[in-house]
Amino acid sequence: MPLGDKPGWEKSESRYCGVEAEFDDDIANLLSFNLNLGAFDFVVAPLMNPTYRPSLVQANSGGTCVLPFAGSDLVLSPSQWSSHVVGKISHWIDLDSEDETLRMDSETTLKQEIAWANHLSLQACLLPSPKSKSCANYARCVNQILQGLNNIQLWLRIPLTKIDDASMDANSGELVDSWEQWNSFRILCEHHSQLSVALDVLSSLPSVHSLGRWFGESVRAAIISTDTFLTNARGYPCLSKRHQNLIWGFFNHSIQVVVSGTSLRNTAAPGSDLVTNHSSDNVENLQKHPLRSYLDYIGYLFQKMDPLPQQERYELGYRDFLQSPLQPLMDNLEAQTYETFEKDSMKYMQYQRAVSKALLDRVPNEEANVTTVLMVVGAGRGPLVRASLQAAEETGRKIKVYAVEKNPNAVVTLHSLVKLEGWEGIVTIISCDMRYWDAPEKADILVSELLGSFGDNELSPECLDGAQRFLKEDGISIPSSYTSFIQPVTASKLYNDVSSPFFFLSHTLSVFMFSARLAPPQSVFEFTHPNNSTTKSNERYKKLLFELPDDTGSAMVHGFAGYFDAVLYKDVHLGIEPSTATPNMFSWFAIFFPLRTPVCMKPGSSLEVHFWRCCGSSKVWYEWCVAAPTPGAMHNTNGRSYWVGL
Ligand SMILES: C[S@@+](CC[C@H](N)C(=O)[O-])C[C@H]1O[C@@H](n2cnc3c(N)ncnc32)[C@H](O)[C@@H]1O
Repeated sequence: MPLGDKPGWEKSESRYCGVEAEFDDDIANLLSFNLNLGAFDFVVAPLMNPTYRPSLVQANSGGTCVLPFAGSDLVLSPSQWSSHVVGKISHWIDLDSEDETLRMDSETTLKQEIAWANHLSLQACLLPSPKSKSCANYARCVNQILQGLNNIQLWLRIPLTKIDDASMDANSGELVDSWEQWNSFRILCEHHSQLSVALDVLSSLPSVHSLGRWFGESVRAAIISTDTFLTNARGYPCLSKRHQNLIWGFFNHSIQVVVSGTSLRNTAAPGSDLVTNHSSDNVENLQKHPLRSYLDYIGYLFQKMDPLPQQERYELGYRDFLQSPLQPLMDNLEAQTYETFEKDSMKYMQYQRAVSKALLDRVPNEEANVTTVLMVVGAGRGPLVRASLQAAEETGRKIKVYAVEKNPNAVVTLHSLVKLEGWEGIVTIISCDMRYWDAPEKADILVSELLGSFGDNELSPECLDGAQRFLKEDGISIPSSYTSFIQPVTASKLYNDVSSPFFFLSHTLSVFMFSARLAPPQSVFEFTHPNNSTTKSNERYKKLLFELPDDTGSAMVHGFAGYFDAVLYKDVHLGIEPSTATPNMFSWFAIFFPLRTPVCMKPGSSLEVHFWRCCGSSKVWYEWCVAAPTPGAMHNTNGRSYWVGL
């Protein structure tokens, strides 16, 4: 039973909770016990007897025949196997052991078990953690298996250890950051999309920054040991605040929770903690599964999560989709796109506030009957015209509006709006590209919204430079400036899913559900309007240095998330840069600048990044590269993958 359908949560957003079980040769009973009595959604269970060793079987049989190593596939229905069982690969396997027999047995067993899981159409198998820092043979073997696998996912079990007291490698005696172990393994497996992580959550947690790295990784499950739980005043299991936040993070990232271990408390029904064996005789004596109170607590945490705010509910439909960025200058936007913009009331409220302030500054009370010429350039279907008229009404100022729009289809709507809203005599519609319009008079205020996720990437600078001819010398531009920002991110799930990073280059990443932000954003390019600089060049170049917080450990950078912040007028701003983002605004998602080859950053190293804004006669584009810690290729040379047409 899913953890609960809550008002505010989409049905697809329900979360599932599994339980880790020991080997039982009666898997039908094991499943019924955990699903029916325990109310868990799935079981992570060994598929083979843990005492099985291929070498022993061969020795005992004279090396001629291989005895059955697992039960029959008929004991469960195909849908039970695929929906309710995750295969747990024998924990004893050690493919990098010095002991050759163990190593060979391990390889045979791993291949047999996964072939069996494949035969059963299981959705996933849990691979045991690598036994030592060096795991090349294990990875080689898994990589071989991955090449011939159907749809099954392989979850590599990785302990969520602190770096400072990270597990000591048994062979080398070195400290192992478990993220590095995962990183080596997935690199050896060529970032295969069917290889992901199952995190073992322990009672002590790494730092927030170190934990944050995992949210950019392809983590499918979080295994929470009963040892991790505390006991509340009433004797029930509960988790520390940090663990609670972590579980909410997992829920938010669609990571399934698995409870593991034995009941450590006297919280179940009388007699239940004596239960180590769940044969049907005992079932009758029990009212509760020994881990039921742990599941109830996980369900309670799910229920306690705040319902999604309206903005996030809207964003759900766009999570981790890659979309081509708009080309509003070169192309004509469609009605549906305008409609989406127009629902974003927060954006227009900010514009209305900015226009009100500008009108009050420009026209003192004693001159309130003087008419201000306001031009909305790139008027679309009119929302900024409406916001400007409302600002005039609110401030008691008189305005005359020109609505300039180059999309002939949107102009049709503008004309009908004039009639519908009674704007005749106040609003003049101009069907023209602002760069070429011969205006009959100059504007006091120029209002525009030509901003992309990265601020200038929809060519606002080029359009407004063209429109500046008809702005009075002392005229006001709303926005008055905008700045782009980038920050390095781990986005491994997306990187894996969209196997070609070249695909990234021409696409915007919607919502960053599966990314981890590794360092605070830094500003890249700024544009100011009116543009009074003497050079008037819109080309830009910026070198940036990012440092990872000390307690992060190593991390993989897959690219850069890009944002903008715009000053509309004085203190009224609009933007998506996370630390100052305008709340409840959904017109823009972050843009993603990928790296063809991800860069691994070691603790203490810094990331040197170079960004260029390049302008040609018919297009504008960005180029970028990483120069340190290791120099990488130049991206998007001459705008070959992503450019915006003038
Ligand atoms: C991002 S939309 C904003 C539309 C509307 N102002 C709103 O907020 O919903 C930008 C609009 O500017 C128009 N546009 C872009 N460049 C233009 C140009 N050079 N001249 C006139 N209109 C332009 C586009 O056709 C589009 O309708």
